[in-house]
Amino acid sequence: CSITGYPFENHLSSETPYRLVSNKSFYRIQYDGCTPKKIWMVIRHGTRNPSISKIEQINNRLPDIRDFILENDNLPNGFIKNRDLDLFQKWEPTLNAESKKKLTREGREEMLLLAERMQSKFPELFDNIYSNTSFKFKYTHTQRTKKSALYFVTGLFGKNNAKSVWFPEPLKNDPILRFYKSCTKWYKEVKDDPKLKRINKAFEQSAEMLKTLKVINERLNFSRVSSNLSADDVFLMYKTCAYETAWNKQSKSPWCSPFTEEELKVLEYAEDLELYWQDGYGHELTYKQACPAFSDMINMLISNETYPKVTAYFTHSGTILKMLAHLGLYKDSENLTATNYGKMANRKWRTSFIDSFGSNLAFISFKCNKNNKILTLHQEKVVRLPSCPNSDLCDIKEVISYYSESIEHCDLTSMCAI
Ligand SMILES: O=C(O)[C@@H](COP(=O)(O)O)OP(=O)(O)O
Repeated sequence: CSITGYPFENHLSSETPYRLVSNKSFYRIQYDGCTPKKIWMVIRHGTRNPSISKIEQINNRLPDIRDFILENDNLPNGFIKNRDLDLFQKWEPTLNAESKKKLTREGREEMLLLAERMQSKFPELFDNIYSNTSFKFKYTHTQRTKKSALYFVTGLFGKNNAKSVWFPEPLKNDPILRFYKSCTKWYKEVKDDPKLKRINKAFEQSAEMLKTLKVINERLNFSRVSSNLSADDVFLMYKTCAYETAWNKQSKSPWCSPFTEEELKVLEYAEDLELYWQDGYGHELTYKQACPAFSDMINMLISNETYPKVTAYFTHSGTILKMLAHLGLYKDSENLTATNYGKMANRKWRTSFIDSFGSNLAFISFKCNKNNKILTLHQEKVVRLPSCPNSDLCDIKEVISYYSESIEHCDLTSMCAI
């Protein structure tokens, strides 16, 4: 996939807005001799606000950096133009603690449009009249997934009819939507393991990161003062560039201007690396534990019941990435490490593409004569499962056989016991 526009839009990692990676086609998806029967989807909520700790860092640190930039006699230069200085001049932090992680205007639009396009792609599945037998919706215990679900159903049924859609009470640790939340072993051995932090720290010490810090400090003329911008400062500027790009389609964030594509690629790699080891291929348990979600999908698609025709779950980055790795998608031949940045330049594991806000994974069952097949879409684009590398539609039997270990041995209690 390719993203047009400013080069920085290609490298915003998991804060990339969905508009930059989605398949905007409204064309119906059809295969000769085949009829779509059911769809099962997981959807990451739309663009949100940052966490409370990020909001605090933005509010406490960025005004000082902005002021330093504005007081700097050496600017404008080849990177920071007058236009960027004007934007810095006008820039103020806009968020308070209360707005943490809330779905934004962009996030609402992402969900409305995703629903409209999915309905056009599969009109046989997404009726525009709601019925609780045809549709099963569920979201996690958060404002951003709840609102995402509400805007998605508004895109399907219209504002008034959306009010009558039924949603179950969200569960704190939903065993399907956020299976990892109860996996003690995963927390101990992966998410909270100090090794994860050490990998991130090691990349901070890499030649590429040190060079990035050096050039940003030189470019902004910070190197002339004792308090250089730290790695945390530069990451904060990068994240703010990402969020503000996601929130505002029209205007450029001043926080993007200090970076060229070269530095953005390095910062993007830092996040890809972290998420690879936290939510991806780094540890077998991380993706093995996605089996409840995978089985839920298979069971829905192979069930003899005609309804529900649509299952849509609104969830998080952690679920999408673990599901992708469970399926064997976007798998590189080598692990991402703190020392192989250069070698991994053409990696498949790029969170800017695979884990944007609004990321979604859909499985559609088709009846083709007497055969049952599955089509897989990621970001509304066809992806081929490793079970059928040569065709879009994969026989359900092939899928079941390829992923038999996941289907037959999905015991989270023993998998996650310490
Ligand atoms: O909730 C968050 O802070 C992150 C991580 O969630 P988990 O992976 O821990 O569920 O997900 P996001 O909401 O950005 O999709």
